[in-house]
Amino acid sequence: MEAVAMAKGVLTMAHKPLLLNCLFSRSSSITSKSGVIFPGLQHGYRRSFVSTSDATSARSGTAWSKRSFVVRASSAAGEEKQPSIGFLGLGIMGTAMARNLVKAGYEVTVWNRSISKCDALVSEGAKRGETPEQTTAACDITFAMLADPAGAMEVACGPQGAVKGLSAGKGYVDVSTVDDETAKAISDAVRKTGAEFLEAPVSGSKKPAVDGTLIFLTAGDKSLFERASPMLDVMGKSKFYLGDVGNGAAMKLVVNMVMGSMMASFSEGLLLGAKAGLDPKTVIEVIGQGAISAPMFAMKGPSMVEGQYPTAFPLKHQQKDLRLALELANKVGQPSPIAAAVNDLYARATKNGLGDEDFSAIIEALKACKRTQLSNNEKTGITNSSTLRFSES
Ligand SMILES: NC(=O)C1=CN([C@@H]2O[C@H](COP(=O)(O)OP(=O)(O)OC[C@H]3O[C@@H](n4cnc5c(N)ncnc54)[C@H](OP(=O)(O)O)[C@@H]3O)[C@@H](O)[C@H]2O)C=CC1
Ligand SMILES: O=CCCC(=O)O
Repeated sequence: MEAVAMAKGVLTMAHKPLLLNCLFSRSSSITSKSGVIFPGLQHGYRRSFVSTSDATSARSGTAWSKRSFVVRASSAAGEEKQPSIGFLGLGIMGTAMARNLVKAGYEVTVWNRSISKCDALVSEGAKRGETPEQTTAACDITFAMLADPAGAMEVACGPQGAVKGLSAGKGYVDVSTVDDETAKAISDAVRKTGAEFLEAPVSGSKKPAVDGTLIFLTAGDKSLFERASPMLDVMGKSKFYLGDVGNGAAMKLVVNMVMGSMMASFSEGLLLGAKAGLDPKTVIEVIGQGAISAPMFAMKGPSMVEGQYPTAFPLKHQQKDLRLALELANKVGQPSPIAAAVNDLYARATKNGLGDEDFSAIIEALKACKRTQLSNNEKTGITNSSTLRFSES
């Protein structure tokens, strides 16, 4: 599997003069360990420095602390033609990602099933697409950020779907979290039109989406990866190219399987600590200083202690990702009893109305649980996903 990671440059006011010099004279000067940050530059593109003070202050609070770049393709006649961008799906993630593209100066056409979600971006300069088909027909490269495999399929391949507006020369980049089979089905449909396909699910949640610091896990047509790289760099801090379609989905599901288990385990620890008479804030601090510290615990822990779950990553999506990860585990023959037990818990939480809360609300599902049934292995103290059962108290 080919894996290429490229890190986004972080530019500061102090670096500005040097930066301008580097940008316009030496294309090799901004590189990561594994390659040039702007691979398009090697293929007849030139970069322009676009002032994005609004975007920058939204991202970092300082106008000069970070900059975005728009890469413009040069036509044979020497005229600049900036690729037009479509964006399908304006939920928590899609809205923030499309907004960063608008702020970076791209011409962006947005579409969402619930039309009103387009209004804010249209007022900020985006065009509104009538349908996914009309959006892809009007744009060079279209991104899609849909809830789940069913949504991604419907938007890509349904009546008036994105595929109908595609043709040779265009690109379709699906950044939704789906399974490898869905990614491959969409890829096949897209490629039949002559267009190129890239799957590019993201690691990172609402804040990284707003800040433009997502991590893209891409696979598919390498030339589309290169063409889309300037846009990925606006929306993210790094990007991995992982080879064949399906590898991006698999990587994303591995990440989210681990994440779902970590959050459930953290919740259990907070509750155990509280029952044992410990101050949960001190538990968070102790965890934060040791080997199991995680930004997620530091970020979500304090609000979890307050019983607040402002939605960044909906719990129902975390459960979807655990389900898809388990399907992948079954397919490749990898026993995953921890993820299976945790999936049961998230499924129960979703069923009991926590689906639209942040996934950290899983602690509420644990509060409502009691172990009612122990396994035949109880005497040995060994339990696994098929023998642990939860029920409402
Ligand atoms: N939130 C997060 O932290 C992260 C989420 N993800 C993944 O990104 C994707 C989007 O997440 P997020 O933005 O949080 O989700 P939201 O629930 O906020 O948004 C989901 C989007 O999908 C659309 N949609 C759902 N079903 C359909 C359908 N059948 N046809 C057309 N549109 C549909 C919704 O349209 P409508 O508005 O009409 O309902 C909405 O635009 C998911 O796959 C998620 O797992 C990845 C990383 C982080
Ligand atoms: O998929 C949702 C969140 C993933 C992450 O924070 O890496």
